[in-house]
Amino acid sequence: QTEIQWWHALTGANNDVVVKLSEDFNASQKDYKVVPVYKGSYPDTLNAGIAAFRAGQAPHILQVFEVGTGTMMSAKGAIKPVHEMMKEAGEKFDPAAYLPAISGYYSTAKGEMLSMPFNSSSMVMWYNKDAFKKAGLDPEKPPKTWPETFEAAKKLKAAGYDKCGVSNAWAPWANIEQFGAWHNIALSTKVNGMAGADAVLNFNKSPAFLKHWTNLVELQKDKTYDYSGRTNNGEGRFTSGECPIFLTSSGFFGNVKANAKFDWANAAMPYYADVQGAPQNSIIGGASLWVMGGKKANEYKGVAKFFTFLSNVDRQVKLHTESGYLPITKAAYEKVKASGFYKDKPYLETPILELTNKAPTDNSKGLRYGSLVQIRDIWSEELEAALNGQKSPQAALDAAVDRGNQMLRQFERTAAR
Ligand SMILES: O=P(O)(O)OC[C@H](O)CO
Repeated sequence: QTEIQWWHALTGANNDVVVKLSEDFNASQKDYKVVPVYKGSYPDTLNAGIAAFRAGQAPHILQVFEVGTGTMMSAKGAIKPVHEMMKEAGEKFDPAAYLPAISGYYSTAKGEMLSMPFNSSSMVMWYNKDAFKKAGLDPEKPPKTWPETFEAAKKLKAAGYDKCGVSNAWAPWANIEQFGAWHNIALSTKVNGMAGADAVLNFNKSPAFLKHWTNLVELQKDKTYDYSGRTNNGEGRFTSGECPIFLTSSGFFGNVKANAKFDWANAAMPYYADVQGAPQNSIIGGASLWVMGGKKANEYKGVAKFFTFLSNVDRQVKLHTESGYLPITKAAYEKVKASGFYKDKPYLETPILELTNKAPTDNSKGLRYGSLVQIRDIWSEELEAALNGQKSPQAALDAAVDRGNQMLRQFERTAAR
């Protein structure tokens, strides 16, 4: 039996899904054994994978969050392109079967899929319906715009939610990346990096960004908005009941279902109605599966068989309906829709409706920046400096862009070598 190592970053209910999928695959045949190993947060898992590759000990499959896509795509020898592996292994593989918002993110300009979509998400606004009732808000009419959201947060605060009216996980994902796409504002030149590594960040010039960051800074002062950190570590503030409005991944669903002791729902991300074209469409988050280079042919055959197993329609339907991650194939989405499932559980369709709200523009197709993991830390640092009152919102935006551009140029120089 050939062992296939799968390093991943999922915890709680989503970890259970990973373990179950591996067990089911292992029980379905005798030649290969998939061994899932939890390696910490998304950034930790990516770093562990890169370090292991350098030491000649990479796993076969590495789950990498969407933020690491630019870095992985440039790591030529370190990866085995998925389209190539599937072909060599003789596995049927049709890139057109996947939702375009997802396959496009992980494909080259020629349409070759480099990694395997797995747990794709988008960002949604989760809200506590019981808290809404307590604050005299209509739980069936969640706020649509940012001004409405801040008004609701003020009422929630007055009703006793005084530590946090509204918050979000993944600070840069919420307040830069999704914010740009949802408002049809470019983060940089070169189609947000998808049309070239020489992209130059420029979102500090956007009045909408300045308005949003200024609002967050103002509202942080009395905790109408309260910052919850750079990753998803702060998500527990929603399930505990502390923050009644919380923007984070649709893949938070399993956790909410298991842990929230109140009535809840979600809605689309808020927007500023005076920004032309808003809301545009959201972009994907979550992660894909990268196959590492330098493995034996029979090991790749096992990985290819496992990927075929994962793409199965019913398995995709299950993954989607249990985790809140997207159904990655068109067939799986159609099947869930036709079953009437979303009538009872509209919150699972929210991220798909956001992604497909309008045809993507150059500002809302996705992002592809090298070193984006490090750039996200810079962006978070600058937002934190503004929220702490150390910098004005404009100075923080300027520094986020300048320091981000330095990282991009550095990445470009190393990638060219
Ligand atoms: O919580 P996830 O897995 O949907 O990931 C959210 C963000 O995309 C991470 O970059």
